[in-house]
Amino acid sequence: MTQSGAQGCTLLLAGCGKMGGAMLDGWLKAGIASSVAVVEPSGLPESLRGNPAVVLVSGPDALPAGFAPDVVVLAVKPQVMDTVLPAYRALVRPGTVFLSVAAGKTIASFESALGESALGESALGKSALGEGAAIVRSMPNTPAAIGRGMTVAVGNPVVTEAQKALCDSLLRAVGDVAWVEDESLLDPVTAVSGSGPAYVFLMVEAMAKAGEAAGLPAELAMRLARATVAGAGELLHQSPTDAADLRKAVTSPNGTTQAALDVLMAGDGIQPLLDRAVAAAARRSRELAK
Ligand SMILES: NC(=O)C1=CN([C@@H]2O[C@H](COP(=O)(O)OP(=O)(O)OC[C@H]3O[C@@H](n4cnc5c(N)ncnc54)[C@H](OP(=O)(O)O)[C@@H]3O)[C@@H](O)[C@H]2O)C=CC1
Ligand SMILES: O=C(O)[C@@H]1CCC=N1
Repeated sequence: MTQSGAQGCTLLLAGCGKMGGAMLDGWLKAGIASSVAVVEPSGLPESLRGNPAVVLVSGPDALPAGFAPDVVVLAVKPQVMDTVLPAYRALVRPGTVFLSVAAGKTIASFESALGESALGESALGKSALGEGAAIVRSMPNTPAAIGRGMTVAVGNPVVTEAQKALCDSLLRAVGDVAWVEDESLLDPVTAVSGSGPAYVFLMVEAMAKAGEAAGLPAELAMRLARATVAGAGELLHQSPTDAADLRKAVTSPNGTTQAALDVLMAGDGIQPLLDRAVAAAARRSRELAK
């Protein structure tokens, strides 16, 4: 690995499904990793076959000779993580950081499965002595596939500044990144940005159905709903104006938007529904820890 960020780093990806595959797509597009080994029972996705930077391996014990990953990305389902991890213990060494994207799985559970650190204080010292695994728990989202992800991350004390910078460069290559100190925030983070794209896609489905009910042909209704959410998202992305003001800019006094918002915002509006949805997702994230 070069000293500046992730350019040229070696990666081992465990689980190349929807999230692992999306991030790897993003990393390859960004040219961020020079060499990637993938453990994926279903094989490499079509898009990665024949890519000279990517090799499919049957497990962490079958890496190409001399392949020592800078980063092991753990992107299997939370439900199988505990059975998958023991095979990765052999990769715990000072030069390797484990980057989990799994919902709910706590740093403590990774420390326990990969080998707990004996010392409690100096992160740099522990890593240098090779005691304990360097672990970053993160929660990305699938827009990472197009470089527009949002990831929140937290590291354990074994993670060195260089490893944090490496993970930051990887995550930043596929979108925005926020680091937090308090790991418990990862549950509500998962509920807002990890799962959030699904809420927006549901909104598109519902808008399209409502358009159909109002008389539009199905194909046109979906095209309008999709383009509207994508365009509004891009406007949010590019404009410094906050969401409430962007909404007000669409809303002419006594116009059509006002008529619709009077329905959507009647009483407490959609807020209680979203409160309940986000709380349910955060609760599920905490359950997945067990
Ligand atoms: N999807 C999303 O939007 C997000 C997901 N995540 C997290 O990402 C992780 C993966 O989720 P997602 O991508 O949706 O799920 P997927 O099922 O799409 O991906 C998981 C992949 O892991 C594979 N797998 C199973 N066992 C192993 C193993 N022993 N070694 C290596 N790979 C294995 C699965 O293969 P097979 O199907 O053959 O079993 C599957 O392809 C989860 O922990 C989830 O919480 C985080 C943020 C967002
Ligand atoms: O639904 C899930 O559990 C995963 C985590 C966040 C998004 N997808």
